Amino acid sequence: MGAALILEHVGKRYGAFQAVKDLSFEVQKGEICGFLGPNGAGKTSTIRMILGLTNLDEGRISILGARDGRRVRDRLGFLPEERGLYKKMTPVDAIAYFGALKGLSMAEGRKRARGLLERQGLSESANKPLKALSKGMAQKVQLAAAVVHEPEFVILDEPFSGLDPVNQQGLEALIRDLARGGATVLFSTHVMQHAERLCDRVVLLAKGQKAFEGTVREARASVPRTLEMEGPALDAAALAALPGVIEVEASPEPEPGVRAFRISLAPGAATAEVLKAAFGRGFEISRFDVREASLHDAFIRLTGIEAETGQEAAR
Ligand SMILES: Nc1ncnc2c1ncn2[C@@H]1O[C@H](COP(=O)(O)OP(=O)(O)OP(=O)(O)O)[C@@H](O)[C@H]1O
Repeated sequence: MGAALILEHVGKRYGAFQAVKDLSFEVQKGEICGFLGPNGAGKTSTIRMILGLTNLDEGRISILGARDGRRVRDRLGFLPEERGLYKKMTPVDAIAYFGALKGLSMAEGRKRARGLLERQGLSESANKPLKALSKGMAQKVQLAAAVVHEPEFVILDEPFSGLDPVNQQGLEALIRDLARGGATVLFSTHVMQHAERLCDRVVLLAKGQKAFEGTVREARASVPRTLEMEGPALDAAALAALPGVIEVEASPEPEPGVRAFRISLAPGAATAEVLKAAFGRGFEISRFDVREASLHDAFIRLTGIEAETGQEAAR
C-alpha cells in the first residue's frame, strides 16, 4: 500500500521549550492510526507541522508525497481541536461552503451535505441555523465539513472531546466509514477506548517523544497479563514459585477465610500452563480470572501517566 505519512526525526521548539523531540513514525495508506498521548504531549503541535500550519525546527515530513499539508490541501480533511462554524449558517450551507473551498460546486456540496447529515442522524437539523444545534451536533457538522470533498487523508484533532457516549459511537462509525471508503485516518486522543476499538495502529507520545508505535495488540502485549486467584489456603510464596509468574500481590480478602492474589505473568507465559502447575501442586483454588491488559494499562506502563479510560470522556 505504501506510506501516506512519514515523519523523520521531527522536532518543534517554542523558545527554549522542546515540545516535540526526534519524532519518527509512519501511517500506511488506508489505515486508521491513533495518535495518543496525555494533555500537553505534543499531539497538536505535531498535527500542525504535518498540515504546514507551523514550521518544524528539525527533521522531515512527507504527507501524500508532499513536504507539508499545504501543498496537498485539496486531498486532506482536517478537524481542528478548536471548533467553530459561522453560527447563522445552516449545516447544509456550512458543509457545502467548505466543499466549495475545495473545488466542489455548491449544488454538489449541498447534496453530499444532506447525505452526511442523514448518516449522522441530523437530517431534521439540516436547514436550521447552526446556533440552534447542540455542541455535539455542531461538532458532527464540522466533521462533515472536513470530509465533504472526500479527502484521501483525514486528520482529526481530539474529535471525541465534548461528545456524549451516543455521539461518540456515531463518530466512531463515521471514521470506520471513511476508512472503508479508502481514506487514511489519523486522529489524536487522550482517551484510550476509542483507539482500542478503531485503530489498526497507534503511536503513543509522551513529553514530546514517541513512547510506542505498533498495533493495539502489540501495545497490550507489552504489559504483563494478570491472573486473579482465590482460595482458602493460597500462599504468596508458593504462587510466586509457579512457572511464568513474575509478581504476586495480595488483594483484600473477598470474604473471611478466603485469600486473594493478583498474579502478573511473564510476557508469553501461557495462562493454562500456570493454572495446570497450580493444580498439579495441589493448590486449592476456589476462583480464578484472567485479565488481559487493555490499551489503558499499556498507556500507563509506557508513559507512566494515567490516561482517560473513556467513561469520563463525555465532559
Ligand atoms: N504556541 C505555543 N507556544 C508555547 N508553547 C506551546 C505552544 N503551543 C503548544 N505549546 C506547549 O507545547 C506542549 C505541547 O502542546 P500540544 O498542544 O502540542 O500538546 P497536545 O498533546 O496536543 O495536548 P492537548 O491534548 O492538551 O492539546 C505543551 O507543553 C504546550 O504548553
